[in-house]
Amino acid sequence: MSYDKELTAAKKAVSLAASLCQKVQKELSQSDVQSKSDKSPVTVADYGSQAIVRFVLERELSDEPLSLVAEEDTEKLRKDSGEDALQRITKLVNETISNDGSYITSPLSTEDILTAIDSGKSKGGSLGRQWVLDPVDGTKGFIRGDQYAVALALLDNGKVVLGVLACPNLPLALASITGNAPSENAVGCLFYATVGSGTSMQSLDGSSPVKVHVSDIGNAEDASFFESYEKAHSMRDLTSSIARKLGVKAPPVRMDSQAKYGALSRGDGAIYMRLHDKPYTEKIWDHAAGCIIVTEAGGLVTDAAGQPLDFSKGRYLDVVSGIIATNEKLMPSLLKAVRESLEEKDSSS
Ligand SMILES: Nc1ncnc2c1ncn2[C@@H]1O[C@H](COP(=O)(O)OS(=O)(=O)O)[C@@H](OP(=O)(O)O)[C@H]1O
Ligand SMILES: [Mg+2]
Ligand SMILES: [Mg+2]
Ligand SMILES: [Mg+2]
Repeated sequence: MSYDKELTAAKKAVSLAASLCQKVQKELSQSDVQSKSDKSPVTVADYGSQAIVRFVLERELSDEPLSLVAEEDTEKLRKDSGEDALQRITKLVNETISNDGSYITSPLSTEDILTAIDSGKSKGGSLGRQWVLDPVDGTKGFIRGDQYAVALALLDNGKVVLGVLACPNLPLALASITGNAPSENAVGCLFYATVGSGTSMQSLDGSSPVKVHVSDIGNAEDASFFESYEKAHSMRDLTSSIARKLGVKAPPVRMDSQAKYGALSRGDGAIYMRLHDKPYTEKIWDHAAGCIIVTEAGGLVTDAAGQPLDFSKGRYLDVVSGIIATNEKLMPSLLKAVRESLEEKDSSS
């Protein structure tokens, strides 16, 4: 099964969404940020990105039914207090489409934008094709001016078959990735993978892609590990105890969003740990794209008990104690260290 057409559509959708996000991040004002009912932040970029991804997928894949599982909904935007934000989102989406120039369309109305955002309500599951979108992953990082990602994946009968991840603030770093070597400060990466075809990375402004691979380090002493920037999203006492057991010498690299999966896929570090304290239900859009980008680059992504992630259960992931990712050589010792540290924690509480 080839997913060429879907990949072209997904790369286009995510690239346009990323350019909308970059524009917003540059000139972010307080009125661009709202708080959701779970107290987590959402910005006009999260909404605009979701609307534009839907718009591009519909245009590019007009002969396919589109089922979309996406993070944002329009509850806040439909209230009187959301009117200014809705106007701003509509303007941003129309400007982004018209600056790109690929699509001839009369300007989208506020109602078109609400409909596009609300199209992300699919329940997911194991039947047929489901697109999975995190329009801005790492919204807190986005607001802080740090790392964030636009993450889009495709499920086919419950399995992730395609993933595209834009990381607008991630350094291109691998100086060899473009024919014309980017300057050391150049940022903006687009990672993508389809099942069985490996993972590629190119610059967001359109260099030729290169294949990327996870680190082949087999000795954890030489490895470094990624974890969330936000303290509340992973248990740091546990990750540091695991790192100690493994003999990892380097300090943790803390980064927002699925940019961690992108960085892992090209071997910037060798391990990613995300371990939960309180019960926390992971969402499929926080991991689907990142997961295939790492596995197609030769890595493994599992829950803390070593089970592969199951994206076929609906909008949520049923994971035990958290998520870990690394290469094949390090996985057995990582799993052992995770198990021992979890047991020690349980026996001391
Ligand atoms: N308590 C808790 N535990 C674990 N994860 C949580 C928690 N709360 C939120 N989230 C989700 O984390 C997403 C951000 O990803 P990261 O943790 O990798 O980045 S960050 O360091 O927090 O910025 C973030 O995604 P976005 O909402 O898209 O930003 C959330 O879905
Ligand atoms: Mg997210
Ligand atoms: Mg998000
Ligand atoms: Mg969010």
